[in-house]
Amino acid sequence: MADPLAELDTLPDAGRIRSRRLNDGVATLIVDATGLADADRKVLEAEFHHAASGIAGVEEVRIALTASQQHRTLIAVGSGKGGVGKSTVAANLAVALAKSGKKVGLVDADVYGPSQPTLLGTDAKPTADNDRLNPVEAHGLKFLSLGQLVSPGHALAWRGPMATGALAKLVEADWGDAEVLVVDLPPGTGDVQLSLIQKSRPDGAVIVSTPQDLSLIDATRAIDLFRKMDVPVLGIIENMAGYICPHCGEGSDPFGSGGAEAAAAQIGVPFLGRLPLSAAIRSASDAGNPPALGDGPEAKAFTDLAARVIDALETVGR
Ligand SMILES: Nc1ncnc2c1ncn2[C@@H]1O[C@H](COP(=O)(O)OP(=O)(O)OP(=O)(O)O)[C@@H](O)[C@H]1O
Repeated sequence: MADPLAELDTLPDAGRIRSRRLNDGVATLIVDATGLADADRKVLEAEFHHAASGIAGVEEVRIALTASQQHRTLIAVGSGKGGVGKSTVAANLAVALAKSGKKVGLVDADVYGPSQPTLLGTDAKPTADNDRLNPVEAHGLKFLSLGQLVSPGHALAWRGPMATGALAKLVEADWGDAEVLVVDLPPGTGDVQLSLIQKSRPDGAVIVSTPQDLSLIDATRAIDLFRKMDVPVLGIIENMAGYICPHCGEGSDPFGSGGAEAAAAQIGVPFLGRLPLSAAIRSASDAGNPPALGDGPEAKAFTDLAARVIDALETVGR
């Protein structure tokens, strides 16, 4: 006898049916919802429910949605101290990874100064389903920031469990089909960083430093923290390395040069590259236009960094 549920094969999402059965008027469907965000899973379920209910002989519909576990690579971006350009690097690394074809999410976990809404130029607020946050979309990536959860300019004086709880909510949000999650950590090596690393187990860490000794000493502390927690350090990025005067074109090194590369060799971690101190990077970032989006030399610098980060992830086997 023909299977009455074969009618379902004409649905646009028929390829997701893993099994179907009709017994005593009860239609039971197993449907693969891999890669779908919560809202899309609901749409899929409703589509099958509606179609199956209309089939002669079906009195009740039971649908089980399954999803194969998707591995999401988590890259933590840290620094030993504030103001070295960690958030700028995290935002543009995420944009460059998205430009290279990856599906990317960005978590702004910087409790002390969540700046990603400014860097990405949007003050959109995330929605939530059953207390699970839905990331906001900007410049080809999804992102969530602690800055979206408090009113603008409100200093976050969160400490300990409160900060950790809020950060967990961001990491455990509905990231849908994102393959890579870039996490912009707070600067330093305190308890918030420690518990976030413990909870989210990054696949690798990128450390941002400026070239001068003081910044590098702090960067070394951040590297020690990741190593102690068994998180592979993918490498150091030297930011604000070298300045080309936009008027006369002469190069200078206000913070020194080559310090991070030498330190990386000494500590035994890869050197991922350097970004110049550039008025173009600062002004585009302040205006909410990530410089990695363009096609100038700044964008190229971020594209190269993203490629080296991917290579480093492969080297550490993640
Ligand atoms: N390569 C660069 N050239 C010019 N300006 C830069 C560069 N990198 C960052 N900046 C600027 O430096 C300032 C600090 O950058 P950013 O907020 O990314 O630092 P941070 O390390 O994340 O600081 P914190 O963790 O304290 O928030 C910003 O105004 C940013 O635009």
